Amino acid sequence: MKNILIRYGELTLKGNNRSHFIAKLIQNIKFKLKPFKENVVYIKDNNSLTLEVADEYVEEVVKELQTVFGIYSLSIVEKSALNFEEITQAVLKIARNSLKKRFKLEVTRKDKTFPMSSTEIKQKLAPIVLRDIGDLIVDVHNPDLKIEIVIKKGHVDIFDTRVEALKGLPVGVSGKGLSLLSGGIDSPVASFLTMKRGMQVDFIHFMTPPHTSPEALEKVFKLAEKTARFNHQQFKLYVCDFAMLLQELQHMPDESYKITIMRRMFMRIANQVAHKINAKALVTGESLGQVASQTIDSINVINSTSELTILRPVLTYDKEEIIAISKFIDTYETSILPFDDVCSMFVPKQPVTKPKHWVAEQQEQAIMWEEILKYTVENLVDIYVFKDKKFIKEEKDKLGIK
Ligand SMILES: Nc1ncnc2c1ncn2[C@@H]1O[C@H](COP(=O)(O)OP(=O)(O)OP(=O)(O)O)[C@@H](O)[C@H]1O
Repeated sequence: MKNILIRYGELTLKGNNRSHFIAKLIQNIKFKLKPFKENVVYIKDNNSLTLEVADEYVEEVVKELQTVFGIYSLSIVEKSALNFEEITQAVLKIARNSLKKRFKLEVTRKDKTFPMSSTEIKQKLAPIVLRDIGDLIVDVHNPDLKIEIVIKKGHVDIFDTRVEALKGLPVGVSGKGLSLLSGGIDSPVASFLTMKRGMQVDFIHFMTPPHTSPEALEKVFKLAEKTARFNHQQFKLYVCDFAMLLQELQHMPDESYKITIMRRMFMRIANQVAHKINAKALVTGESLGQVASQTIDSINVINSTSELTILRPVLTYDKEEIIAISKFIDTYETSILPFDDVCSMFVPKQPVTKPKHWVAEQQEQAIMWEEILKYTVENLVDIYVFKDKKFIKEEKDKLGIK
């Protein structure tokens, strides 16, 4: 058995919400570690959580924990009772197992009733370690082996590494959002960043068969699955057949408004779905100025169709920054697969970069969108729930739309 110490980080600052946040985090960790259920024991402490894990699963468990928001850092720790002899044995065990040579001891006394001061512990312990392991030297300025001793109420934690984790807040503490997931690079990253602040995310995708291929849809399923590794519990993907509406958009007098109006329709549909599933915000991967349809004027004209707040977490990011995150969350290679999305296929030759509200409304008045949108929401949204590592299609009336 090994002990994995989980530090909560930012959670410790959250006053009254603290216990709720910690309970959510532990629930999310338990969900994530379900496959290891028989081999993990949970031990709660004031500011941290320790998992007792069977040796052979430690590596996999650490990897899983690194996908859970709300965890600040992790350490594999030796636990000792509150006495110098046991602390010494634990320190020696770590030092003997290490190949590193320049060492330093660091002592934190969270329990001030421990009879020795930090300096006393270090002064007494260092010579014992040096005597035991011949080629070790003390290097307090540039150590490659830093052994930390944290004296807590009831026990002592001893460890030599802190593994960085995702930080952020436990998914679920900020409610639920509905993320507009295209097949591109940006929207999975936007979904990930939304989850980082504790918002659970469901996804909606707009397809236009036969113009978009089954492979393009397959890609969206893959992206939802990969992004949702950071989500909590089950999530759903709503797939909306936008083809009828798209056909109607072809009748708009001003072609340059096509993308703007398409986005306005996306928002109207997403708002209705969000309302049914109790999502409190929409999420998009729009980035300011990245393409013609993502100017501030365009964003304003799109916003006015949405009752819900539209979160745009990558709005201020450069493309390189977005790509770096998409590589980190392992969606990049899927996003760049060459299957076209509805937007990229129907981009007008000269999309308007400074659309006006009144023109957008005039364009919409020239077509019969309201009835078609109602029909689309009621009949053309398929619901997929991700359960036991696969997508299962749900009955439509579960959404309560019909
Ligand atoms: N077919 C679609 N289904 C769902 N959402 C979409 C679709 N197309 C676009 N969106 C949403 O609108 C945002 C902007 O789309 P656009 O095609 O302009 O952007 P992008 O910068 O290439 O983003 P992405 O890389 O996410 O496709 C997307 O990030 C996504 O949130």
